[in-house]
Amino acid sequence: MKHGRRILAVVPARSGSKGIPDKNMQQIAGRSLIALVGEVLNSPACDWIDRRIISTDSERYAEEGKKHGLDAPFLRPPELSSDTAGAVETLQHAVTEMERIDGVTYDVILIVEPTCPFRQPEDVNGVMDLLAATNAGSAVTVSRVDTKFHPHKVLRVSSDDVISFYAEAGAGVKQRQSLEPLFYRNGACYALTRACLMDEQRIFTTTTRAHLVERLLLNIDEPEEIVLARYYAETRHLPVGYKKPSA
Ligand SMILES: CC(=O)N[C@H]1[C@H]([C@H](O)[C@H](O)CO)O[C@](O)(C(=O)O)C[C@@H]1O
Repeated sequence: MKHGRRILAVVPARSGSKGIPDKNMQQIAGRSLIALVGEVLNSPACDWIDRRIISTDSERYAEEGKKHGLDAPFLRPPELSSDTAGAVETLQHAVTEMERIDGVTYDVILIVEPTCPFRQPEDVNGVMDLLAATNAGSAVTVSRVDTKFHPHKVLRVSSDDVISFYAEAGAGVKQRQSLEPLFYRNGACYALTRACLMDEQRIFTTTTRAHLVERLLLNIDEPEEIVLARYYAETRHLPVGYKKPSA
């Protein structure tokens, strides 16, 4: 419990990822992405989470989750494990199953995807505290958009290679320093009230708050990002997962 609310953390980890085969089992700093998220959710700073589960269609992923403190009370059905399955449906399924199994109602659902290996317990706490303090429908961790990818710098390329600005305002940009700061969701953590997920059936609402993370985080989609994550872990000694301090 935190802020008087009962909390369910869901780690969505379907198998069958196309971009990176077996993505969620890829190793960074000697542990799988599933292990890393399990470590963070079981860290002392996150001991307020009432239930930590992995939602997967794979027995092997379920076993890996269990080894790292994530329960796997059900396997996700195939229709919720395809490329086209949406996050909302998958999470609603997890909540329905867990409330049936546990016989309780969860007030807040945390979405903690394995694809963010540099996530730390403070990110999960930050998003949960913000949700409670603002009474928002949801709160989401974000990072700053690199100005190279700012919408006013982004181009369209037509089939005959002609360039146009994606946004009309792009034609007027003089220096990147003058661009409006923008943000993207970095995948470290989402916190949703039950009403937001189950009644409004969405992750973003008009009250959604942003918890800004200024540290370097990666959100792994492409094979190169696995290589990059290993490189950052080794050369920049970024904290990866959570390791108990040795006595
Ligand atoms: C909760 C949620 O919306 N998850 C979605 C994530 C996040 O948007 C991304 O990891 C940044 O957090 O992106 C996907 O993996 C994707 O685009 O393939 C789909 C997935 O449903």
